Amino acid sequence: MANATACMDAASKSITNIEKEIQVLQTSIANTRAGRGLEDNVELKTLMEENIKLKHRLEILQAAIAKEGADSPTSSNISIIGQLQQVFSEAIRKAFPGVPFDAVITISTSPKFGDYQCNSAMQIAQHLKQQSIKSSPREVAQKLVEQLQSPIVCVDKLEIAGAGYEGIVVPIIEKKRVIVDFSSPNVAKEMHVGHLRSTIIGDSICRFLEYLGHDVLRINHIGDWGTQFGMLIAHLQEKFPNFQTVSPPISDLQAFYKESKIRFDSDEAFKKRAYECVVKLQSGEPSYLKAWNLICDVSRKEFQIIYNRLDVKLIERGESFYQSRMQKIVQELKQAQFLEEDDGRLIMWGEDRSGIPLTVVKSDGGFTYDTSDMAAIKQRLHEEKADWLIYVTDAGQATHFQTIFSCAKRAKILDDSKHRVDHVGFGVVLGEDGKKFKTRSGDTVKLAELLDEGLKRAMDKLVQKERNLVLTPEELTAAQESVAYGCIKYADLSHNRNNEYVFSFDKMLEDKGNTAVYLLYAYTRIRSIARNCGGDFANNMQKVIDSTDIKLEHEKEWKLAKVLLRFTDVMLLIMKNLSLHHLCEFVYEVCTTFSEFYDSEIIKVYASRILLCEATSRVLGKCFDILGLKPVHKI
Ligand SMILES: NC(=[NH2+])NCCC[C@H](N)C(=O)O
Repeated sequence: MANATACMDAASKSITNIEKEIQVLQTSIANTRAGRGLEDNVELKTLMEENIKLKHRLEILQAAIAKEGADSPTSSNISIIGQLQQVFSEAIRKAFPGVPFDAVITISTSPKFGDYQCNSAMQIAQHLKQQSIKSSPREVAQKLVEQLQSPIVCVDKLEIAGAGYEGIVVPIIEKKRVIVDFSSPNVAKEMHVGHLRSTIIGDSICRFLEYLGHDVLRINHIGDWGTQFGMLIAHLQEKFPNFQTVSPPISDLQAFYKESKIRFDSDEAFKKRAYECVVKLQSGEPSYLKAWNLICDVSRKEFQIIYNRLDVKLIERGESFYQSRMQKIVQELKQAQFLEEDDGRLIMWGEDRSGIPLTVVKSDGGFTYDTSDMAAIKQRLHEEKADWLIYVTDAGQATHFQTIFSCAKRAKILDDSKHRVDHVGFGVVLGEDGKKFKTRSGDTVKLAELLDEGLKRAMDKLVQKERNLVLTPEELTAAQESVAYGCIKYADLSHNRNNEYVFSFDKMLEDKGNTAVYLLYAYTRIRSIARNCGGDFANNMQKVIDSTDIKLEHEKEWKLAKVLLRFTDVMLLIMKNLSLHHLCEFVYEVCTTFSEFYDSEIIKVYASRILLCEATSRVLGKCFDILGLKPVHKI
């Protein structure tokens, strides 16, 4: 790459050629458009209508891409976009000293425009026009290209194409203290597939941020402090009066919850006692705290089994942690006159008084989910001194968090110029019938059972592929877990998280297409290439790396190298939108491009090529880490 040159002569020749070609094409398009020779063709008509719609969608997409590119960071030396931005921005400064903005570089929308494009010519031309200097975008582009005469690292060829886009450039990120609030199930209620999504997405976001070197605090904001504890404790006292000395058999906590709810709804005296229990618990009476702890422990153990199986690490800091802080923040908000009375409740509006206000204090004086999130946001920004807060929950809670953010701004807890806050929402999980994910009998699916089924299906798949005949029992179990948990995580992460997604073991266990199974196989194959070459390749790769230059000769080698080099830009994109499906798309592209390279008729194998395999496997290895996939040695 380093000794590549900018072939300007070739560029202008090919521009002339392309222009000629365009003319020929335009004439034939004009003929076709006018319907000459194709009169009364119904199919053509439909296609033309379709085309108009597609064009419109393309415009929308291009605008979105231009926006993405516009925000791309500039100063990374591994980012191709970053490097090109620097070089092109330099050219802008030289060719147009008065122009106050940097270059905008994006990945090309079409291979015929090369690999990357600079979209600034139009914007510069417009700027010049405002200064009463007449210059067409093409002339601007020509001047820029003149500035770029000497060889540029990573540029093989420069060409001027049609109209470009506009945008502004934002500088690169620095190390941040980030708090990620994810998983966050509720005590005594079941941990459902929504919590599974939050767990998978949240864990992967943490892994991603940790990989980038951020200081990440993983918080499990468990629902452990609601009014439901009143009835749970009242029921516990009633059913197991000696719970303080003999531990009560409440392992089926959901059943226990249901029982207590029935009592609560049908028995006024019980209801009254339940309310008294909440008050006693919240004032910290020891025997009530003990009962509460017993109940929380049952859930805690259940949750932990799931986290261990999925290899997810979290710090438990539930709603109860904020009890004293809730009292404090309510006082502060009252004093600053942010709270308004409404039907006995105390409410708080966000900055523009639109939407729904928070209920900070209920009419009975109790606190709510809103109160705990106001206390939590303050604790996280002011005590933990976080720069960036991320909340991972279902999209249904988007309004809740927008209001929390807005109220926090109003109360000067959150400062947009210092802090970044994101609600990372996700769509609901559907069953294969397109309805809400349920068991055949219509119950909610228990997570432990879902993971068990994953294990069973993964084993069926491995046996179907006769891997049980090749692998040792230990290797087979390792492969089974890798496939089962990998496919559940990957199926979730590879979909745009904003959309609902259909949970289908059959689909996620397919070994073709963008699935964990395909990727795990591909990765194991790539890893074995160097090993099978023996010698230093198998035993001292570092030595090979230190003594070999990667030479890219074959077209497929170039293609693979260019895909690999996009890694940084993919990471920077995820930094902005926290959408991991971009990484999944990238990983899939790496694997398919690798297959093209590996299966093409490159017969000669030498060090440089093995290094390209090594680079591929290292990039993939990093991506798998981030996605929480655990590749195995043998599969
Ligand atoms: N800070 C927060 N509100 N975090 C999310 C909590 C999620 C909540 N426990 C639920 O199950 O929906």
